[in-house]
Amino acid sequence: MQVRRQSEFAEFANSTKGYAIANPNEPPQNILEKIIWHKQREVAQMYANLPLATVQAMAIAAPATRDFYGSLQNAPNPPALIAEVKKASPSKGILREEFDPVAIAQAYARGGANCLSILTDAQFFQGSFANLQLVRQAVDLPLLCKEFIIDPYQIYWGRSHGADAVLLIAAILTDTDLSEFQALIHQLNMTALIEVHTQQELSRVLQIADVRLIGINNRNLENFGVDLAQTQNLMMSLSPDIHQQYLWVSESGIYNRQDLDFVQQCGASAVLVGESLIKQPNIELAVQRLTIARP
Ligand SMILES: O=P(O)(O)OC[C@@H](O)[C@@H](O)c1c[nH]c2ccccc12
Repeated sequence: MQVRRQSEFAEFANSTKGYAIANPNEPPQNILEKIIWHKQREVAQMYANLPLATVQAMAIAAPATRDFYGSLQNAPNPPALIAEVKKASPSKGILREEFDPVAIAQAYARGGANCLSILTDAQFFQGSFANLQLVRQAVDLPLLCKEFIIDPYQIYWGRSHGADAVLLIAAILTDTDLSEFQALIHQLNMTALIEVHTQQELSRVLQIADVRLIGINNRNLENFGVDLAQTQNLMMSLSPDIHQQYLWVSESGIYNRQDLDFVQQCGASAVLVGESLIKQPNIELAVQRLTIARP
């Protein structure tokens, strides 16, 4: 795949489809547009801080990846749990005052999470790549870099900080970018989790070659409302044949065992949970309560 040169970045910034801003001179409208508006500037700054070639070399020299996809697929008690290290969100503000990413990740691991998701966006989620790196050193579970990826630079950056998987959000990427970014993620021996939140995005993603892991976000990205019927509606539209060609993750708004059972019955093999776990005083216990098989 071809890596974008820095000089091409401005052009790319304008070409991002979906909810990215068509006219960069117009102020962003909804929250996703705001995030992308900031992200475009952040990525331009990243190119200026450290050349892409350096980051590529760092990514290639990073310790070997852990098998994110395999950990989900082979989880002993499905649905597999991806537990999210998430300090804040644009809709809810600070989720947990006392926030030690390593202690939280360790509690998730002790409780029985199969993989972890580490928010790296600083501006809206108060995450960081430093958190990703710290957690990588402290726990053995495979890690998802939870970022608004709009440029290959971020994928190399994530790998060099210990990512084993990278999120790609269909709403903010063209089909070509989805396909090229996924190819780069695979080339770096990582898992790509492709996130959709509408029927239209799902149809697009099903046309892309080599996709293995699809996340259905129950959160509406324009207004951040959550509805598990999202998973139900999108999964009901699938033929059994298509369903079994992919591994399905239900993301967001999962609060208890009933929610977990519901999305599993809809056909999800894994869940991505942040808020409901992170808000609990005893995170290890919260994971056990959420995942423990019912009698
Ligand atoms: O905290 P929740 O409702 O359990 O959701 C976790 C996760 O699904 C959510 O943080 C998320 C899903 N897709 C995203 C994309 C970017 C940032 C965050 C997200």
